[in-house]
Amino acid sequence: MRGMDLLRLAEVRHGYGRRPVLDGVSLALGAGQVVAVLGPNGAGKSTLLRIAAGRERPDAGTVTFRDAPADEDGAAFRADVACALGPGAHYPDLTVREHLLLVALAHGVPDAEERVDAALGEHRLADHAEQFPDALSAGLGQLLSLAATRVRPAELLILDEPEAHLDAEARAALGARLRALAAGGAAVLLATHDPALAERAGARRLSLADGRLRPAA
Ligand SMILES: Nc1ncnc2c1ncn2[C@@H]1O[C@H](COP(=O)(O)OP(=O)(O)OP(=O)(O)O)[C@@H](O)[C@H]1O
Repeated sequence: MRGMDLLRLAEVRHGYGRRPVLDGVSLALGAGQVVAVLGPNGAGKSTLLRIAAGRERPDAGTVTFRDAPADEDGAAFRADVACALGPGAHYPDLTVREHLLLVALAHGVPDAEERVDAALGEHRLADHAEQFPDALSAGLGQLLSLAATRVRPAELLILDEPEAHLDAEARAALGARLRALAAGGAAVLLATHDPALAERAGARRLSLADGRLRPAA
């Protein structure tokens, strides 16, 4: 239902140099929905997600969140939209737990300690809570980025290849978490190379190829 859409992309076009990457992409995502964008390497999935997250402005077309232009610098947008778009930046002298607390406190979460403990447990990070992020394996680092989206309120999550570096068990848990988040009313937009993750998350699957989004086969 159009009135319920949180995120809307309309006729988005974008390219680098003279090469078009997105060539008229439209997408509507409402509360409680998961959309998974699949497609080959270089298809433009990350570009699409950066634009949806207000990190990059499209050459043409519009991107709105709650009918206002998507802009990562906007306080309201940042308060409602949580992104994990690749390796996060870390403070070398803050532990995993301290990073998550920082995110929760910055977003004004009242029960920050409890929320961080829950996220550590959910993401199998409890045994790594006192480690420094630079010492984490690639998979654990990815789990930290995902946990950071869970210690704060978010009506919309935008996740780029959230399955990267995760083992089978962690991928299965991720799929179930995304499904549960949507059941709780959040909207999720992810790019993935893992159709099984999309399925577990209960996602509507779209394929990006030749700059266009189509229902995935
Ligand atoms: N900042 C940039 N400058 C120049 N070209 C870019 C830039 N970002 C992306 N591209 C190009 O845009 C195209 C789409 O890249 P993008 O990273 O969006 O693809 P993708 O579908 O996410 O790929 P992958 O599955 O490999 O992660 C590629 O040809 C890439 O080289």
